[in-house]
Order: sequence, then structure tokens, then C-alpha cells
Amino acid sequence: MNDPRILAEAAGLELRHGEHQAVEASSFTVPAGCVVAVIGPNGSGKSTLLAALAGVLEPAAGTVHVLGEPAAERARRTAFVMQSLQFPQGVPLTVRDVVTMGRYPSLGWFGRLRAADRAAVDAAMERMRVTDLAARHLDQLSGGQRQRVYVAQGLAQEHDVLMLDEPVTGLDLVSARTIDDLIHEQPHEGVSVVFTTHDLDEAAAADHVVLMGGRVVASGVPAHVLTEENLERVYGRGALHRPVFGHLDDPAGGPEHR
Ligand SMILES: Nc1ncnc2c1ncn2[C@@H]1O[C@H](COP(=O)(O)OP(=O)(O)OP(=O)(O)O)[C@@H](O)[C@H]1O
Repeated sequence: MNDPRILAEAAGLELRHGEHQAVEASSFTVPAGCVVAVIGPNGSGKSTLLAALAGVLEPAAGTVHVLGEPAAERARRTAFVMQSLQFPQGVPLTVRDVVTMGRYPSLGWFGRLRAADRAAVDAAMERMRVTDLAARHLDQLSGGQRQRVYVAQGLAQEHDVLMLDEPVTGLDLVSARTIDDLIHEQPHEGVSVVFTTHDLDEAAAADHVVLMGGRVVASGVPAHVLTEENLERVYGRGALHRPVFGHLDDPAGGPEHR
């Protein structure tokens, strides 16, 4: 099961939070080396699925492999950027402290930062445009700035997979653009990207889409997944003003495919 073209492969995957079944038995594959969007209504299991792919939530049943290994066993090389709301507020950490935490999984003996670690932290802060904020405390930042810091933390980690949970939700144009550019640049640097979103256009611009509705309802290229029929199945009839792709053979009218 080690096909370099496959990023993730799940078989009969079931996910629970305690007694609550969040994702029913799902089997799917997603390709490596590209951008994968996970979309679906509130509570449809997007964050739960991402946590399983990132190796931080054990399957209740079935299996999930990432780049040929059980997801949990290769979590050290998967950068996972959670929703900012899930981070504790009021912790007296600077921006640099938070981004530096991204290096912790790869620190050597005694956990001392080496020049390469500092360089990775500097590069990640620069790329997410938070260098000017390095000495600020986390709770002195706007929501968009904080989100860029969390993404920088993921970026600082040695990684070949980047997973982001709703990375651009609620952000202004500049912050959203910075993160969106990163998402689409990472595959050119050998990094596979998986992110969750509520935005149909964002999903349509990905290379592969996983549609959630309490389980994986569809998985494939955007034109095959974001159809009126599929979207009605998970969002309900008439809930959306328009499908992104009208018919399988007629993707015209959707946004440009990158
Ligand atoms: N820690 C938890 N304990 C119990 N149930 C949970 C927990 N986290 C999520 N759930 C439940 O699991 C289901 C899937 O939640 P999940 O957060 O994965 O959905 P989502 O699609 O990411 O939603 P949203 O778009 O609102 O972020 C929901 O029914 C939710 O209530």
C-alpha cells in the first residue's frame, strides 16, 4: 500500500467522539502532490475527518493511511493547523514562541534550537507576513493575524503534508489571499495539502474534493463532486443558489480551474 501517487487511503473508516458517531463507514482515496478540499455543511464531519488524516484521532473502525503509513504513525511529518478557536486564549506566548513550537517535533537531543530551526521559523514568519509581529503576544493580534501565525507554525514544521482546518474562514482579503496562495504553492514544493472549507469556489479551485455529509458522500475532481445532485444530497434541495458545476460533462460556468 505504498503508491506515491496516493496521499490518503481509507477503508471502512468510522470516526467517533466518545459515543457520538461523527463519520460513518467511509472508503476513499485522495491523490498526493496536489490540493484537496474537504467541504460539507456544519457538523458533517470535516474537522473530524481532517483530525483522522492528521493522525490525531484514532479510527473507531477501519483504517486510514497517509503516504502508505497509518496516519498516526506519520503524524510527525504532517503539519496540522487547527481552527484558531480551538487554541487557548490568554496564554502569554509571543508570535515567535508560537511559530517556534512548529519545530518541537524535530528538535534534537535536549530540545535545543539549531540554526536550521531558527531559519525555518524566520522563513515561515516571513512567508505568512508576521515577522513584524514577532514580539507581540498572541492575544494582542487580530483574528486574521493570529490565523497567519498558526499557519506559520505549521509551515515551520518539517512536513510533506499540510492540513488546515477552515484556514480562511472569516479572514479579510489580504490574510485570506496570503493563506490561499500558500495552499496552492505548496504542491510545487513537494507538499500535499488538505484543507476544510465552506466556500464552494475555494473547493472548485482545488484539484480534488471530498464532500462530507456524516460520511464521505463523494470524492473526486471538482467537476464530478460539486454537482447539483451531490450538493442537494448534503445541503438539501434549494439550499444553494447554484451548483458550481451543473452537469458532469458541462463544467462551464464554474470558476476557472487552476
Ligand atoms: N469533541 C466532540 N465531542 C462530541 N461530539 C463532537 C465533538 N466534536 C465534534 N463532534 C460532533 O461530530 C460531528 C462532526 O463534527 P465536525 O466538527 O467534524 O463537523 P464539521 O463538518 O467540521 O463542522 P463545522 O463546519 O461546523 O466546523 C458533529 O455532529 C459534532 O457535533
